[in-house]
Amino acid sequence: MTLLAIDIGNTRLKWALFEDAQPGAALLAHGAEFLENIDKLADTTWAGLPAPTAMLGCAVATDAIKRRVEEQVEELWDVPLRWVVASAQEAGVTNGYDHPTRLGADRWVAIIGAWHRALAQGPARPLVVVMVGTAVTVEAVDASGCFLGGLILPGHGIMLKALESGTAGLHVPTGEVRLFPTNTSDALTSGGTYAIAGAVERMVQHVRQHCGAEPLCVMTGGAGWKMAPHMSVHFELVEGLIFDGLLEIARHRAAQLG
Ligand SMILES: Nc1ncnc2c1ncn2[C@@H]1O[C@H](COP(=O)(O)OP(=O)(O)O)[C@@H](O)[C@H]1O
Ligand SMILES: CC(C)(COP(=O)(O)O)[C@@H](O)C(=O)NCCC(=O)O
Ligand SMILES: [K+]
Repeated sequence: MTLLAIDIGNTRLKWALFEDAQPGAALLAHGAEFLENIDKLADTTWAGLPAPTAMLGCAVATDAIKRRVEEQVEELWDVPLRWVVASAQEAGVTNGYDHPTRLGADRWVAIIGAWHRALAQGPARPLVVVMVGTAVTVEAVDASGCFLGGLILPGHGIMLKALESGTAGLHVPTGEVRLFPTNTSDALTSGGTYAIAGAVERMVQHVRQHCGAEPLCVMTGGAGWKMAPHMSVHFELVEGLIFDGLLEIARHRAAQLG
């Protein structure tokens, strides 16, 4: 059985077709589209795919965007597209959010993916899960698989836009990340990058103190590669963490059904 996994963020839709609905399944095809281009999927990239057996997604964009994706898949295949919503507990992870269902589905899925990735490496340990997309999220998970809470901060693009719109003198091209920036472009680019790196460093500190153990830090998201050279903590960069999480959820749900 094949699984089409879909991740709709605030900037891009990412999708991946797997040979099986199991972690570690072979990747048959994958792609990413900016949200303004998603209406073409049924006529272009997706038109060439074999009909998937199942579809599982997570979405944090507007309901209108979600609906447009549903229309695309309905046009091509007679298979229900199920959306993951954060819950109190799933696939071995418990959700410490005040209102568990209000946690972004992408954050929940990434946490589940990271938790199982860590378990596959050895004994359970605390985690810090970093997602660098439109926004940046930095999640804390303890060694029992309980999501303790997380930070949300603006991503690179939103930070720059906010500074541009709130000031008179910050309309400049993108710069380089520098330890001691000596022009406006570099100052802005470095400020954003170190704001994110600093937030991760603090969360690692919080988790280390709270859990009394060194957390594994896992980073993902479209702009993860931009952050990688500038991090102050040790981390693993995992491109498909959301897809890993969706595969874990698919496996656990299938097991529950018996
Ligand atoms: N080739 C690329 N295409 C799209 N976004 C990219 C690319 N390289 C880096 N980015 C950055 O990644 C961010 C989008 O990441 P993504 O994980 O798709 O976000 P989201 O899940 O919020 O839609 C953009 O804000 C941009 O800063
Ligand atoms: C924090 C987010 C905006 C991140 O979105 P992204 O950068 O992945 O597009 C998204 O997970 C979201 O809308 N969350 C709901 C609020 C919450 O998690 O508390
Ligand atoms: K995302």
